[in-house]
Amino acid sequence: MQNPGRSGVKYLSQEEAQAIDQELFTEYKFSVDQLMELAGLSCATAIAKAYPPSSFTKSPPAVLIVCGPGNNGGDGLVCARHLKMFGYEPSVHYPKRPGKALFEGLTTQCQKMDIPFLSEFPSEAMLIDELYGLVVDAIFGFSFKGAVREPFSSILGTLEQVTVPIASIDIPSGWDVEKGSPDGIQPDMLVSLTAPKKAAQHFAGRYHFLGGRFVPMALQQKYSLNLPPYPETDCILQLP
Ligand SMILES: NC(=O)C1=CN([C@@H]2O[C@H](COP(=O)(O)OP(=O)(O)OC[C@H]3O[C@@H](n4cnc5c(N)ncnc54)[C@H](O)[C@@H]3O)[C@@H](O)[C@H]2O)[C@@H](O)CC1
Ligand SMILES: [K+]
Repeated sequence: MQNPGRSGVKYLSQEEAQAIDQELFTEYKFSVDQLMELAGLSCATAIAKAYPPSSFTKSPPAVLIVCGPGNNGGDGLVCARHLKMFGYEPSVHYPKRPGKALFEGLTTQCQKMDIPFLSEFPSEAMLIDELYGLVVDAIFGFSFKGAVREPFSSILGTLEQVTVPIASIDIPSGWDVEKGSPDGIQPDMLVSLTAPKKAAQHFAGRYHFLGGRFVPMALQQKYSLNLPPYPETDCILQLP
């Protein structure tokens, strides 16, 4: 069933998001690292558009990226690497690391680019506000379910209090993927990958981007995604 958002684009249920994801891998034969690279690059590009280094009050433009245990966290690692290439100074907190070659590789790439990994998460929101001009939330994506478990519940509790902008990858972490969360973090930016999820209808921040320009037309049509056309060769587009 079609559920058009403000721009006519379809907002996906959790089940639809997971089905499209599976189809990309099983039917269309993409590999996870291919799509993760494009997803993470889209996020870094959207960030560079909305928060160019010149808009930061401090130089170098320091960004804190918090990565979760699944593929959303992997997008965060890719995003960190591209942000560094774009002239930002990213630091990563990655407390729960899956023991898989993909994530180990992405971690090593960041480390070899002198991106620091913080072993402790700053306990005070004030400290984050002092040290960073932006936080990237790459904790949970469309597979999140239930009550947030530690250490991420404490981390999200702190992020609820920061005053610097938060840019969320795919879903604001801690939000129900379909219903959102009025008491949760309130990001200033959301980068929806593939297509927005239903929770995005509750997003009240300034910047909503669509990224992940990799969905073949036949798959877009099968799920009636109704995606607006990306401009020229851009990998992102801003939604109203
Ligand atoms: N299909 C797509 O379009 C693509 C999706 N990608 C990314 O992949 C994400 C989905 O990745 P995954 O399916 O790996 O899942 P997520 O990254 O959404 O999270 C799953 C992880 O979170 C944990 N978790 C779930 N609920 C929790 C809770 N209540 N408390 C604590 N931990 C919890 C799970 O144990 C699992 O380790 C998307 O949101 C997107 O960011 C991209 O990497 C590539 C392309
Ligand atoms: K997220």
